[in-house]
Amino acid sequence: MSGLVLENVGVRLGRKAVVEAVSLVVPAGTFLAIVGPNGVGKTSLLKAIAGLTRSDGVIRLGGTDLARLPAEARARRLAYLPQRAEVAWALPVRDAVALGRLPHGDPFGRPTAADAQAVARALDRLDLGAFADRPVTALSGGERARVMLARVLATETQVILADEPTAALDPAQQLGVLELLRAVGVAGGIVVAVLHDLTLAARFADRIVVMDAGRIVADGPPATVLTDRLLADVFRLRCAITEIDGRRVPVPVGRIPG
Ligand SMILES: Nc1ncnc2c1ncn2[C@@H]1O[C@H](COP(=O)(O)OP(=O)(O)OP(=O)(O)O)[C@@H](O)[C@H]1O
Repeated sequence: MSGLVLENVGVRLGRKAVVEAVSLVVPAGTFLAIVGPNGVGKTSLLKAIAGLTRSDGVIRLGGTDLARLPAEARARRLAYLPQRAEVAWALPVRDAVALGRLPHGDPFGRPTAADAQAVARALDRLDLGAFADRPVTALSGGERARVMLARVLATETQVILADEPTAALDPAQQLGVLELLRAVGVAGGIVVAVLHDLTLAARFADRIVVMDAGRIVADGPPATVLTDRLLADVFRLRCAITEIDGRRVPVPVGRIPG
């Protein structure tokens, strides 16, 4: 199958099992949001899929066991956007985005026409054209976050793994980035994004996986997964339900002690 398949994936950090027995089938054309309280293993799971942390179990993409792929081949298939991604030196924005093309690199490091096109497309999709020649270090936190996402898009992988891609963004930019990630799914890609904003997750994702204590406790379309009961039990939240674009969307209104 052309999708992403996880079978019994587990991650141990030190002595602690932070991800346990996670199995998932994510077909091509899916925007999947992983949600859950702090510290339940969301980042660890994403890093396991990206091959950045040692894990048990099997992870396949398009039938290929990712553990058997060399790092560059894997990087051409999956792009990972870490939490608080940064470029620490004063690279111009265009060059920072072009770093996303490294996995496609010609051995002599010469950018190809395809590289230039991919970079231009990514700059355009994140509305960064006006910043292209500015050093990344001279941008605001939210602007830099968009550059990091543009770098991931420029790689043009089938899979995008994004850890809190909207955390640093103003509300309008958050909507822009989520529309973009949804578009990646609609175009046949796979997006797996860790999101803390349940309202946005319910509004944009095709499917929501809820994690608690290292395990998946719910998985399905947002309206079926984010029930009052689950929001109370897992998130200790009371939510109002509103409807946006025909979707049932929770809005947190209070904490449930305990
Ligand atoms: N290097 C480490 N060694 C041991 N335990 C760790 C290490 N890094 C993280 N942990 C623990 O692993 C668990 C899972 O962490 P992880 O970052 O995957 O959670 P998360 O769900 O992404 O959290 P958040 O929502 O706060 O980003 C947490 O309990 C954390 O304290």
